[in-house]
Amino acid sequence: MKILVLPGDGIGPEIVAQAKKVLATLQSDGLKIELEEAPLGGAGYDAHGAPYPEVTQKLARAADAVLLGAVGGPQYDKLDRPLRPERGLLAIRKDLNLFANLRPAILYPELANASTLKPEVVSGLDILIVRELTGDIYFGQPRGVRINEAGEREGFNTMLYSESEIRRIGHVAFQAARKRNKKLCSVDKANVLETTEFWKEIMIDVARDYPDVELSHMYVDNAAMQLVRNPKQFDVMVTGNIFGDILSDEASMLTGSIGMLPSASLDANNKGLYEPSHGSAPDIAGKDLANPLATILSVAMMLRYSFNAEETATRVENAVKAVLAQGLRTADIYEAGTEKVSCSAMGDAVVAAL
Ligand SMILES: NC(=O)c1ccc[n+]([C@@H]2O[C@H](COP(=O)([O-])OP(=O)(O)OC[C@H]3O[C@@H](n4cnc5c(N)ncnc54)[C@H](O)[C@@H]3O)[C@@H](O)[C@H]2O)c1
Ligand SMILES: CC(C)[C@H](C(=O)O)[C@@H](O)C(=O)O
Ligand SMILES: [Mg+2]
Repeated sequence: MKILVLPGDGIGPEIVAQAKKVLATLQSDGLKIELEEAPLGGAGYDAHGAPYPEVTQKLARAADAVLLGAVGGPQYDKLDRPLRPERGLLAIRKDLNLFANLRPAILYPELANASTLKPEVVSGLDILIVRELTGDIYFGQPRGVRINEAGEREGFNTMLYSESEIRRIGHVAFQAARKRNKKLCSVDKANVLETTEFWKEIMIDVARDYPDVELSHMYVDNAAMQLVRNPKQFDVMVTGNIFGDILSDEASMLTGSIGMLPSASLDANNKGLYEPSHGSAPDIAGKDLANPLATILSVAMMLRYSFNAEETATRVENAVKAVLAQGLRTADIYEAGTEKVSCSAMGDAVVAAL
């Protein structure tokens, strides 16, 4: 199995280095993998003048799975839009047709006090956000800044979903719900936006193939509120690209830190890109402070979805649980009575627990 590693920018190389230690351990235990590395995002721009350089494209298309750190940073914010790191991330998602983004928000019992919610509201939390990743206002045309009829400048984007795009993410979500607790909540803004009213109509139609799954609908503003009021009412949530981006960051805080939230972005054949849900955290980059667990848990998702190696995936997840049980915490999840460790020490501890 060929894995393409894209460290990216900011804390990306630091957290990916810990995930690579985990992969090296699994490799020495017999997992057949080959690693290659390439630049994406700001690193792509610095090395080749493009956020998704051709050399990265070639390797990404040939790989069985991709592991990404994060992209972006303030030094790139003044570049023309097409050259910015975030465009590299959107480009690789689109290029590899990674339309299904799975973001599980799980509260490990040891982190009950790190959550922003009261322990009794979040204990046992295990929800899965299924975010559509290659459509919506992120990709809809037209977009840009123009002069309107009144001679004033205006910015505009287009929220767009085709029926087939909604259907295929609907099937992914229903199938995930079927494997879990058979409850799916589709999040929309059908009271205002035609695109999402259409989304709701198609979800209801897809539901006819899954009579065993209970489908509910919620407006996104209410869903944002319900996630912090009573998150355990949800099991699987399915939503579009922009709402899923926002709701998954919100859900991450229920688990203690965005540094705990992994993700898998899959195509129709489970080829995937695996990355933590967070960004390049420029405020802590280069200081060995970042939490590498979301990235390591993304490796577990890679083993599960792209390599069909369920046992090895569970082994990695158990190693993460073990270091938490030992009381080791990076700064973002630290609390009195636990031991504060660096990013690299956390990686070493996971390897030791493996
Ligand atoms: N998938 C990605 O590559 C991705 C995702 C989100 C944002 N970004 C980019 O990252 C840059 C910074 O964005 P932002 O500040 O809005 O979001 P961010 O997720 O990078 O950081 C938000 C906050 O969370 C903290 N944080 C994030 N990851 C952490 C970790 N692993 N351990 C400890 N703390 C962590 C940061 O220190 C910061 O305080 C921007 O350029 C943005 O476009 C990239
Ligand atoms: C960096 C950005 C393009 C990206 C997104 O909006 O999808 C990020 O926020 C994420 O959640 O992966
Ligand atoms: Mg995001």
